[in-house]
Amino acid sequence: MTKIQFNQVYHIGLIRRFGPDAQDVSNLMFHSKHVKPASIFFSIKGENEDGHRFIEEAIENGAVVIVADDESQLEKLRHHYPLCSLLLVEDVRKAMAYFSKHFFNNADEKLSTIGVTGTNGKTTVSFYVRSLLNLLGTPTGLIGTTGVWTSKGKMNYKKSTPTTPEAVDLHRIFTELDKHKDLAVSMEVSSIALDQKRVEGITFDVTIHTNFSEEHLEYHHTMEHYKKCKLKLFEQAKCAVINVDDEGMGQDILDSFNGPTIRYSLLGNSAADIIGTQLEVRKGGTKFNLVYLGEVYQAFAPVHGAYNISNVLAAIGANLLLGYSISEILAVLPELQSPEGRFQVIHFPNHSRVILDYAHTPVALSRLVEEVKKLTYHRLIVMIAGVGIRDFNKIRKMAAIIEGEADEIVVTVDHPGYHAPQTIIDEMLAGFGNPYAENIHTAPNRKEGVQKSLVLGRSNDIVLLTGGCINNAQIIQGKEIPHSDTDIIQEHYLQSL
Ligand SMILES: CC(=O)N[C@H]1[C@@H](OP(=O)(O)OP(=O)(O)OC[C@H]2O[C@@H](n3ccc(=O)[nH]c3=O)[C@H](O)[C@@H]2O)O[C@H](CO)[C@@H](O)[C@@H]1O[C@H](C)C(=O)N[C@@H](C)C(=O)N[C@H](CCC(=O)O)C(=O)O
Ligand SMILES: Nc1ncnc2c1ncn2[C@@H]1O[C@H](COP(=O)(O)OP(=O)(O)OP(=O)(O)O)[C@@H](O)[C@H]1O
Repeated sequence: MTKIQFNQVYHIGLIRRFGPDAQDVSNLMFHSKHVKPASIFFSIKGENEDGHRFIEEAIENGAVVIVADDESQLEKLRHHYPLCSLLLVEDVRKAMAYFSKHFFNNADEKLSTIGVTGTNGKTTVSFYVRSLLNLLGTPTGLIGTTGVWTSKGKMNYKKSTPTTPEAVDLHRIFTELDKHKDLAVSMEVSSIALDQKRVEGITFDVTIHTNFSEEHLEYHHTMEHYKKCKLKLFEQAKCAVINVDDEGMGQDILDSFNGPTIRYSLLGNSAADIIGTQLEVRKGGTKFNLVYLGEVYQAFAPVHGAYNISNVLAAIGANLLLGYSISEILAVLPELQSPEGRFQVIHFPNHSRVILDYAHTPVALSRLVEEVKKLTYHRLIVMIAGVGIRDFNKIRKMAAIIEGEADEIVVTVDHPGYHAPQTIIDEMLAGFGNPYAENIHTAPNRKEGVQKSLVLGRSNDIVLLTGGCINNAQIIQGKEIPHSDTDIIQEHYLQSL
């Protein structure tokens, strides 16, 4: 239990208070049904509900502090609940972020914080940063789409959102990392999290930009809003690592950011501080030359695909800004760890391979296929999945990108949400010039899509399975149904013996 004196919690935007000026608090909650005795309840106006409707339920469940932005609701409640502190604030989400920081004793400031944003590559870059820092002797955790990790391994933690958790969870995780004696955290910061002020109040030691292209229009509606949200990260950063090859957002950051920067490029951009050149595919990874401060260094990273070398440069940039030298970094680079499902290659005894890759935007799919085609194989089988819970706008584009690029194409569905799977498949088929081509197959769900793709594969073929799972599940009718591509692959392999 922590005594909270409200006038000592800064930046919460307090306009008016009814009831006691301090309370003993055990928990911070934003869902009325999860409220326990001595909680603070934040009443958020969401897309479907207004948290103010649940204030009484929260109080009945034990909330002693209500944080809200609707004065009339608090006026109605003040006489019924005189022992409860009712706080009227300018912005509930902002107040929630600052209350979380205060309640968890500014745990974010005990860690070096590295925030990664961009349309593609957040998971990969944040993993690379964590891996390099751990190899260099700074125990580092991670928060992102693949879960919460300490420097030692994955934590059993159910996050409140797919990628960047709500402020309450975020600061709780920082405390956990501090308890594990981690000294840094590498985290993905999504545009939605920035818009919803989940990271408000955190000053990132290093921020990293990967790239910017179309995504999340179901939420942002316009590209301008999407970009504006992403740019907010650089307003709360000490240093920035910027991809100067990215036409989407690179220049916007350069124009607005005043702190120290490291600029990286794969295209030999003369404005870059680190340049990757002469990439050569080698067994188990990529050899390349790294140009830094006019010197050329030979480098090897155990990753595939030019865009992953761009991601490696981003992670190197962050480690340089955190004080490591280029020679220290290049010495450990061959041991770099990659996240699962990002150009993850599984080899089979008949020399066929399955590649799992989370590509779920048109840009990611196009770059991925370009890189896979640099490998040696007999036939290429590609599975693409239309995502039901994101904007439909990109589904046809994914089909147009893959047409003519593979020997067999399997069209399936990821996370149908509340849509009928066939609607998503029809949407995808509409993106092909010839949807009736003999090499285009359909499967009503991801499980059958994976099975069909594997059956189509023969010796020396590559089966490329794109898209994938959030929290190891498929989201169907609002429920998370467990799903694992690797289990299906394992089963297929055992049956083929
Ligand atoms: C689309 C979106 O913005 N969703 C977020 C939003 O939910 P919502 O607007 O649907 O909430 P709502 O159902 O209208 O309810 C409003 C409020 O009433 C409360 N409530 C509701 C019912 C009740 O009985 N009692 C109660 O107190 C809810 O807890 C909520 O605080 O507000 C919630 C509370 O803050 C968030 O947890 C929720 O994130 C959900 C879990 C989510 O899936 N978000 C996704 C879109 C997301 O954030 N994704 C990004 C990017 C992922 C990527 O990398 O691509 C991420 O960072 O994860
Ligand atoms: N720098 C990059 N440029 C273009 N595509 C990339 C880049 N990095 C990764 N990708 C592609 O995007 C896919 C998703 O990568 P990753 O999971 O790292 O991105 P993300 O930004 O975390 O996405 P999400 O937040 O939706 O999980 C990869 O599997 C790969 O196909």
